[in-house]
Amino acid sequence: MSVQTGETVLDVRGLRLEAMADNRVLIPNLNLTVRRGEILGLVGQSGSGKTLTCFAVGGLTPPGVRATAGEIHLEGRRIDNLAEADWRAVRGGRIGMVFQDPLSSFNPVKTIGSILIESARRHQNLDKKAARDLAVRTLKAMRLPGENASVDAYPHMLSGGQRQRAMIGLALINNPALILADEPTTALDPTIQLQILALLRRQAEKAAALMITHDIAAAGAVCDRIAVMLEGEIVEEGPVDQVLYDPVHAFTRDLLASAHLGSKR
Ligand SMILES: Nc1ncnc2c1ncn2[C@@H]1O[C@H](COP(=O)(O)OP(=O)(O)OP(=O)(O)O)[C@@H](O)[C@H]1O
Repeated sequence: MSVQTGETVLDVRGLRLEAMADNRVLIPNLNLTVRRGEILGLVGQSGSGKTLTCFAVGGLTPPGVRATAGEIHLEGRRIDNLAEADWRAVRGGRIGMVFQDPLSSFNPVKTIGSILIESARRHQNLDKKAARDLAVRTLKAMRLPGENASVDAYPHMLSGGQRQRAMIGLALINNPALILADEPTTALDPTIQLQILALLRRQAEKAAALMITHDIAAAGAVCDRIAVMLEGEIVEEGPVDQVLYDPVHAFTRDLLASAHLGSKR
């Protein structure tokens, strides 16, 4: 199904997640939408449920956690009840994922290019040559160095920022409808963080993005809307300016104060 500009790409309705061991409710009732061209920042303290939300959307709910209510729709199609085989077509295809630590996410014995090529071949049914050309073009767009944009480099040969750009390339190579980014800049130094956020911002014009961060300042720099999570619930949500400069929830004000971004009022 083709997506028009501004169309809802991700729609999470009434998602409830529980710990299986003790039936503890981790996420009671989560509702969120992300439209094409939009980045929604999910912010909150450690343990507030950001990563669980992101993993559930990506079909990677961890062992020991189960969804007991709700639905997740991607491009108008229900995805939370897909079989694992169908998930493999969605993940890496319609959903691209960027994690915090690209060194542990990339297989160290494979070149960056071979990882991208494998993904492009699987999801787009390309032959080797076409997939390699696409990998080089994608890595070039991510500004990876060298004539072939580091396609033959191993992960350890790149800097942290370059590896993260390569991972964004991997997330994007199949033109996903949705980018899930979980703390994509936390492991990087501040100047590199801005480059990576700018890159994500550019790419999000073609897709919708959900960016998880504990850093409300980073969310303010790159997102269109911010949702603030506290103990598994979204306690405040709105356009960036409203959340940063006119927050209604005391917890949001605390987050802003600890990031030295006190509201204007
Ligand atoms: N596999 C699991 N089994 C049981 N409980 C879990 C599991 N994974 C996470 N939890 C619990 O779910 C809650 C939310 O965790 P989550 O990792 O989503 O938080 P977070 O906001 O992403 O934090 P961080 O910023 O530290 O990653 C926590 O109370 C955590 O202990």
